Amino acid sequence: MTTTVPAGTGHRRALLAVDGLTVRFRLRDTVVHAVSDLSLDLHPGELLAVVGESGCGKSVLAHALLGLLPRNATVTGRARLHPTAGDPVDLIAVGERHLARQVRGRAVGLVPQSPATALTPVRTGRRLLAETLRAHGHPRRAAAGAAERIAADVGLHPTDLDRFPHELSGGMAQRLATALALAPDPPLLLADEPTTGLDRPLVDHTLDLLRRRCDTGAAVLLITHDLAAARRVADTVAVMYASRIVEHRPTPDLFDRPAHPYTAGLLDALPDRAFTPVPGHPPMLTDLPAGCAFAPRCPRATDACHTPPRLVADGGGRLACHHPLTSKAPA
Ligand SMILES: Nc1ncnc2c1ncn2[C@@H]1O[C@H](COP(=O)(O)OP(=O)(O)OP(=O)(O)O)[C@@H](O)[C@H]1O
Repeated sequence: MTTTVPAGTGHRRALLAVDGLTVRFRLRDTVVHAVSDLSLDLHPGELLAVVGESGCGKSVLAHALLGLLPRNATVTGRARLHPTAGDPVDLIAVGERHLARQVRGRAVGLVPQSPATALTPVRTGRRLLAETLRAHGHPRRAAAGAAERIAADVGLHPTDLDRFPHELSGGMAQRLATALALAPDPPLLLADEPTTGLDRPLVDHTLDLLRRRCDTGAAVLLITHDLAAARRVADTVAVMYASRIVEHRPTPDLFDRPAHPYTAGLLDALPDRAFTPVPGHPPMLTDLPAGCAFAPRCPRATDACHTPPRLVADGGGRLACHHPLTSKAPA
């Protein structure tokens, strides 16, 4: 199945085509439904923001694409990566050896959510960056200069590179992790909350850096809680709720005319809008309702919502809702 391409992203072949991705974690006496039947296409030059409340499955999505989930995870579905040269590869089926040699870092970069734990503790930032660059073909001499340039790009001072990860503040570690992911110049970057711990100017600086990657042909999947960040740089926004995408459309449409009541709720929570949180709490992913998972919190829910809504084409995007805000209020 090919997902609808939200208008504004062009109709070129997708760099990444995710189809029916499902992730379950087996625990001793229960199962966590972390990602459910998730489909999306990401095109060269596109910045897709994935937003949603904490625990809805955003990071698990990124980790599933890179084969980084623990052994209690079961992953099904497909995620085809179409490199510019060579045959497409299904990231879910391809196996650890290929992921380690050809994909992670090289074809798909990851800015991890917790850089402090992801950075090798016994090497300085300079050494980490130089090693990464050399592993991706930079000659030793050129690597030193390139490391300083990339560090400057993310807002690190050259002297910051001489520190070990434990000597860096959270924000500095975040920037170093971003620099390490950008260094091999991957055509696809998964950035999981890349602005955590940064002050506003550095947030904007990092977002603009990601945007520029897309403007030169890369694709970025930006995982963020920060809707203002998504609005600033994303071409399209996918809203996740309780393991599923519930709405996905071009950024201006999503912010100006949200169709899913949950999207509208997230927007109403913004300080420059109603500043009212979405009432209630998301369901446990171990105990999802049979129908629409948002129904218990939704002002428009009716009996129809006992049936799970399918994610279908809607305007220039995709929507999973029986009673969208763009239709008449249910009786
Ligand atoms: N190894 C694991 N075993 C069991 N459950 C897990 C595991 N890893 C993640 N989960 C669960 O999967 C769900 C999705 O987690 P995920 O980290 O993707 O959320 P998220 O949307 O990225 O949240 P946040 O924004 O807080 O990072 C959560 O309920 C989480 O507890």
